[in-house]
Amino acid sequence: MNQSKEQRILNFVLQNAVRGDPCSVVDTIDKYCSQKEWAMNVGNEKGKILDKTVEEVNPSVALELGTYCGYSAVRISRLLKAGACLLTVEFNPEFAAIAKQMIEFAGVQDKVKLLEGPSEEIIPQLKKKYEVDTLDFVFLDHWKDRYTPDTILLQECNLLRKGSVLLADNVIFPGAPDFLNYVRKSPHFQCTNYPSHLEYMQVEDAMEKAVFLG
Ligand SMILES: O=c1[nH]cnc2c(O)cc(-c3ccc(F)cc3)cc12
Ligand SMILES: [Mg+2]
Repeated sequence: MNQSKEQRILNFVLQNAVRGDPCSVVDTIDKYCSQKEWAMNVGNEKGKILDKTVEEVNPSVALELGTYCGYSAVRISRLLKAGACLLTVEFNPEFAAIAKQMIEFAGVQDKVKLLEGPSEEIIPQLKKKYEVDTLDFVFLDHWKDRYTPDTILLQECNLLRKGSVLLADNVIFPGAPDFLNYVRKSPHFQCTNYPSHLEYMQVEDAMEKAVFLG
């Protein structure tokens, strides 16, 4: 049975990156996906915006919606302080299996908890089952049609506190117009747009930061 693209990406990392070195894993995925096969990792250009936001927030508890192959889970967790953790949610079991191996190879498994299932089921479990109080940082990079309902769900589950930072990928391409509308119109969010480009392409994209005001 021939391999999936995600398995080919993982194999390239296992063969070419340095075990235990998150930066080399991130760079190796970018090398493969820019030269061999496009894939929906946040990439290096938008990844630098992600890095700066994570460094600004310096989260103790971070949530990622949409793990895919683990590129941004590795990218985020490499910046976390001692004792901080990233919870990352992936709906697709094949992607989750790849990401688990990617996270372990990068050596960040002690900082990352990979949760497999739909975000709408996992978010309501975060407090009781995963012992989360509130989230300092949330990276939305799953399905554009879930950005708004999941943002509402995070509020309904009291998982955001004054100053919690949401960062959403792909608000221009593929686009999340209802999410932009929702957060920009809401009195509970202060928004900032970061123009960029679609990963590995010259297509315009952007990230949106939305700070929860309480
Ligand atoms: O579905 C996506 N989830 C998260 N991130 C994505 C992402 O960064 C890019 C794309 C994407 C971009 C162009 C295209 F022609 C087809 C899909 C999808 C997702
Ligand atoms: Mg994306």
